[in-house]
Amino acid sequence: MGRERNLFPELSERKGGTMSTIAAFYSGKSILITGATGFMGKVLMEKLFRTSPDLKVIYILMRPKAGQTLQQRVFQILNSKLFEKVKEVCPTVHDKIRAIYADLNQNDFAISREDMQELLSCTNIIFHCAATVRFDDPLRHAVQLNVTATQQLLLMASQMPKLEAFIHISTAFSNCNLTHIDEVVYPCPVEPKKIIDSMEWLDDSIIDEITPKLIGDQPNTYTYTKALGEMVVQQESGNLNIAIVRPSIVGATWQEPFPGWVDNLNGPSGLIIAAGKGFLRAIKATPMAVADLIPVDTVVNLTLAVGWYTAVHRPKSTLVYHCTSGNLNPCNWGKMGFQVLATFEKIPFERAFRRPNADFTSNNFMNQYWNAVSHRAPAIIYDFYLRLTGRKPRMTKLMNRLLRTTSMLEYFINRSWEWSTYNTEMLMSELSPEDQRVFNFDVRQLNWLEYIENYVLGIKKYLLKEDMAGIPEAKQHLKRF
Ligand SMILES: CCCCCCCCCCCCCCCCCCCCCCCCCC(=O)SCCNC(=O)CCNC(=O)[C@H](O)C(C)(C)COP(=O)(O)OP(=O)(O)OC[C@H]1O[C@@H](n2cnc3c(N)ncnc32)[C@H](O)[C@@H]1OP(=O)(O)O
Ligand SMILES: NC(=O)C1=CN([C@@H]2O[C@H](COP(=O)(O)OP(=O)(O)OC[C@H]3O[C@@H](n4cnc5c(N)ncnc54)[C@H](OP(=O)(O)O)[C@@H]3O)[C@@H](O)[C@H]2O)C=CC1
Repeated sequence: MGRERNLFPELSERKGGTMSTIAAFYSGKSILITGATGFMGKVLMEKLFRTSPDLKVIYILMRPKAGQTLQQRVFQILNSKLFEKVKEVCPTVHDKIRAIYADLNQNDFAISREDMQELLSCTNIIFHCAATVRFDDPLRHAVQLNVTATQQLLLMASQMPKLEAFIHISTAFSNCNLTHIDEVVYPCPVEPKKIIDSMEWLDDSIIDEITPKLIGDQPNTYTYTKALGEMVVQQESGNLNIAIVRPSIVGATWQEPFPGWVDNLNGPSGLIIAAGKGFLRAIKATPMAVADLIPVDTVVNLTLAVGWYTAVHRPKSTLVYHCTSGNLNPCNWGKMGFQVLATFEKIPFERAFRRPNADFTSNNFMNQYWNAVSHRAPAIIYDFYLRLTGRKPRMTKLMNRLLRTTSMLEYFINRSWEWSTYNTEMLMSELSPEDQRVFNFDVRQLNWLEYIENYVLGIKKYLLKEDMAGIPEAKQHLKRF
């Protein structure tokens, strides 16, 4: 512990002699994170280590993946650019991560007896981030991860004598069938317990058949099961100190540890790539609808503040916190699309298929027209050219997949929602000025134009791994179209 140094005092603990109360709170704590290998989980771990380098341990429940062992996965995360600052601030970071084998799809998460014993006796705080975020997951799988696993984790939590807070990450869209959403858990028509039970004995074909009826006016199995997950949290909270954080569409980092970091294609990131590479040139979107994007570091700052507040102030009921941008600093899809295109002019992606363009239409007929003219026809022509030159055609297949993806996201880019943020604003007012700075989640300070530019740049650097030195050539390439 003695080796930890604070090389970034401006970012973490001290300024003008005042300590960050939140950073101090996590010192010496044993923290359990699910979903630590995911987009949000990594940023959460990074911030915890950077601001509270003398925390005791972070237990991460994880599974081997893509031929990598747990240790290899942890090694890869810690050696990524995201963790560069952490390794300076907390040189013992490797020793402070305890990767625990766990598969949240299994009974008792398949955790070994010894590991379970340690988790039960030592854990102080739980951040439950793991979920399936796919919109098209079969109901059985989505229920298993987003509902049953949450229930099992709560059961584990109830056996932890040292537990101070359980923070459940949900989504602002768990009630997207409503237009005005308050910071409360809304009841679902069918009890989560009944759904969990029925998944045990119904076979897959029947589940597929009844899925549309069960999800009702929810757009997909993801939002439906996240709503069920919240209900489970509320019903099974017992004597636990629980809070629910509901972020909207989580995007690249705004400021910390550096702007523009992103590592998956979810939300707008995949579409920005498709547009920048010239594949996606039109989309069914309502330009005036609010684009409720929220940077991942803002979500993490709020989550850590909620962890502290829940443990220290012990609110009597389960509080829900909306982590959204629309009511405090709105930006619409039209402005966002325009800024994304403006950034492509300055920082184009390499080897684009066509020149980036963006036709937003909320009209079904126009959308079909643009899909035929801007997407399917060029793909067919290109595949014809590939065939003529003795190569394997691939563009039509790629375009079909892309159009399937856009059709799944359409629901979210053609409507606006209003989320109340009383609890989030209350929490902000409870923070000391130092905490408001170190754990900033005041989205009013966000400059959208700057954020979107950094987002596009981040996609180019961290997702596409393109070199900035290639920009002149990429510009030349676009001029040819
Ligand atoms: C005027 C018009 C101009 C137009 C031009 C515009 C220009 C200007 C630019 C525009 C900027 C502004 C507009 C942006 C709008 C953003 C809307 C965001 C709404 C999000 C709302 C979120 C609300 C809820 C938030 C939450 O609470 S939760 C988090 C959100 N959850 C998700 O976002 C999961 C979604 N995804 C899936 O549900 C699955 O991905 C699935 C899609 C089923 C495919 O499924 P499948 O076909 O099976 O395939 P995959 O294996 O998944 O992928 C297969 C292949 O497609 C790739 N690919 C995966 N994804 C995406 C993706 N997105 N976009 C693109 N590609 C993707 C993957 O890399 C793989 O490529 P490959 O490896 O083959 O090369
Ligand atoms: N991204 C977004 O736009 C939004 C996300 N959210 C919520 O935030 C949370 C985090 O999302 P995000 O980080 O984006 O999601 P990711 O898909 O990036 O991460 C999901 C995490 O869950 C883990 N996980 C999935 N299945 C299992 C399993 N069977 N056993 C163990 N671990 C598993 C994954 O592990 P592995 O690496 O092994 O796959 C990964 O660490 C989720 O609860 C999501 O609902 C809410 C609003 C918006």
